[in-house]
Amino acid sequence: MLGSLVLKRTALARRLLHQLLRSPSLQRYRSPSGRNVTTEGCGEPQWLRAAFGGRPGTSLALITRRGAATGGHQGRLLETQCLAAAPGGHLPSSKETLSGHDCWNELPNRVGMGMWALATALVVHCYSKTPSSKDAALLEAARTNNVQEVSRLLADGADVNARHKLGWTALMVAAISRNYSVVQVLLAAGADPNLGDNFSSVYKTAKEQGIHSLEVLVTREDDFNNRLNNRASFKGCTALHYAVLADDYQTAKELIDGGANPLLRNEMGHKALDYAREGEVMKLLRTSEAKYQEKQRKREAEERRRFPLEQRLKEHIIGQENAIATVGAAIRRKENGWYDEEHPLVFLFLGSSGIGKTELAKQTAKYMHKDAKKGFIRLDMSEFQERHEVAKFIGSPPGYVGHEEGGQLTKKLKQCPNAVVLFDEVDKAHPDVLTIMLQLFDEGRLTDGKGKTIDCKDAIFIMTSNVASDEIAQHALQLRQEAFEMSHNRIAENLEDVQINDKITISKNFKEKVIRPILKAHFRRDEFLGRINEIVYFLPFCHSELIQLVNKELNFWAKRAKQRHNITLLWDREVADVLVDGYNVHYGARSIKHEVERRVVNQLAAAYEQDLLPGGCTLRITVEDSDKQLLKGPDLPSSQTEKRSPKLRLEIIDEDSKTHKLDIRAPLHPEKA
Ligand SMILES: Nc1ncnc2c1ncn2[C@@H]1O[C@H](COP(=O)(O)OP(=O)(O)OP(=O)(O)O)[C@@H](O)[C@H]1O
Repeated sequence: MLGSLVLKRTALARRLLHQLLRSPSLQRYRSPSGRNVTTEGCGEPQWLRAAFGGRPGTSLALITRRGAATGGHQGRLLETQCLAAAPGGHLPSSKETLSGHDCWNELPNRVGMGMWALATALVVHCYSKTPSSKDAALLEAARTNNVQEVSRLLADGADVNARHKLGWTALMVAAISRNYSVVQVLLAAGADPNLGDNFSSVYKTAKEQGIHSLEVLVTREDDFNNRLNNRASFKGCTALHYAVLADDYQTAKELIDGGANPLLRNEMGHKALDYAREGEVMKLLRTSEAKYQEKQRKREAEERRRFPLEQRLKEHIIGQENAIATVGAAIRRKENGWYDEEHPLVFLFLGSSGIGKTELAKQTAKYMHKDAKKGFIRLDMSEFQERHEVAKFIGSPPGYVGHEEGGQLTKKLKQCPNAVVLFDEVDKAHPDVLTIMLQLFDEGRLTDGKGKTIDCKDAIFIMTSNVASDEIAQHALQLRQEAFEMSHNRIAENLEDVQINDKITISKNFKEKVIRPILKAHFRRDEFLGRINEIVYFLPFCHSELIQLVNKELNFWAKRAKQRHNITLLWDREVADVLVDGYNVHYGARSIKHEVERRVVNQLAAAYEQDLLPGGCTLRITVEDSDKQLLKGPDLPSSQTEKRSPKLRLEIIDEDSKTHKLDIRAPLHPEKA
């Protein structure tokens, strides 16, 4: 009777409980050196486990511990601890064993009749109350297998995917409680079977949410399930993980038929199958995993056909068409099984700074691994310039400092052996590090300091280097100049050829005669260069690409202005032409970012500080009228332009479309400085 009463917990009960948990006398009992009273079969005094204050000078908390039950074992009460203390925090250390009934009889004596009455009243109060909101009621109905109530609440507008404040959903509760009829109803109402639990372990969740761990423990056991190990982490577990933990074939099948992805892993990296016991649930998961993989493969192939990698990359990267095409083609070969399975893909990205090398590697990782952080590993090779730093790379051998920590590369590769790995500034690495990389590229595996081998034939390795960047930039500018002159001549005859200057390709001759010898002199080993599948060249930006970069940057600030200050930011076409002048071939796109910050964002900030920007206003960036004649033609090389750059100013556009120049006072006006 008491058990069933206690199950009906309410928000008020929780609040009372919370107060009790906060009582100063109780805080002292977190010490494990309290008096232990081991009990057997004393029923389920669930509310009592939470907390007790005692008679004056003595307090007592009763905590139950359950057996670990991650494999769907029947939960078993293992131990009940009574922790008692005398005033001043003295904790007696004697240990005694009471039977369940003795424990119940003994408790009122120990805690005082006042507290006993309060606790009993709390239970009765719990019984008379219902959950406070529809969503909470849905979670409770899912737990108690009340199919009718679940349907009623859903029809009444309860959110089928609502989460308990500690992180789980109704579908997860129903799954762990083996309530497959509720699972059916929830799925039919649109419950997402692939949501992961936000609850980690009792202690972590308590810390994250700033709640007492006892309250978390009680809530998890009462509102979710009391058979699970409260020390284990459940973050990312889906309803299917829980159905498998409960060893419930019917619920697992229901979830898989309802769209649950059996390949999803929780934060510990485990799939549902990893928790399955030998038997029909395991068989079900094995077959559904295979089917799901096949379906996923077909879906991804279809998606790739509809929205090719190159197109995705171009959404984020301006220009660098040859680089995008080279990487896109290599990845297409790999994805469609037209590649050498014994070796990983290895690229060397060459070109000057701020030109998109890292960005292309990042976007490739995003494409291959969606948004998974683990799918992109980045190592700055300038940190591995000394011989002894090899240990940092793959881990120190036994007996050496840092052996336990493992290596920066090996640790991350272990977590995701098919990651996209970026070795930034590879030319700075010590030759011994290069030797290890060669082994990695050659054999597709790596042995760490602990002697463990990591197989990474499916990884993609990208090295970047600024070696020969001046030669490449120089060559590209020369090609562009030639193309410009050619197209200029043709414009007179045929307007369709205007775009020709945007498309230049580094010649094979230049690669062989100029670049290869530089690389060879630098890396000093043919076999290292021989293992690179593709050397990818990144070229300086042409004028039209620079205009795109400027607009991208201005759009970024316009979005910020809207979000942060409700200001609409517009700009004239000539503004981009002016800002392009800030391009420095040695700093690439970074120089454009800085130019926009220096010439536009500084003015915006100064105007804002001088209170010249009313909320909700529209601003336009424009070129000073008197300076407009300084503007160059869009495709004219910078050598032929005037030295002084035209000034930019801000105008405010009022409601009747009239513009007023903003009078930003010096020295805060950057363009006046
Ligand atoms: N082609 C591009 N298109 C769009 N943005 C770019 C491009 N190139 C660089 N950027 C931007 O410039 C910044 C620097 O780019 P990135 O890190 O890719 O440079 P990098 O070529 O790797 O240079 P470094 O060798 O100095 O690291 C990033 O914010 C990136 O978004």
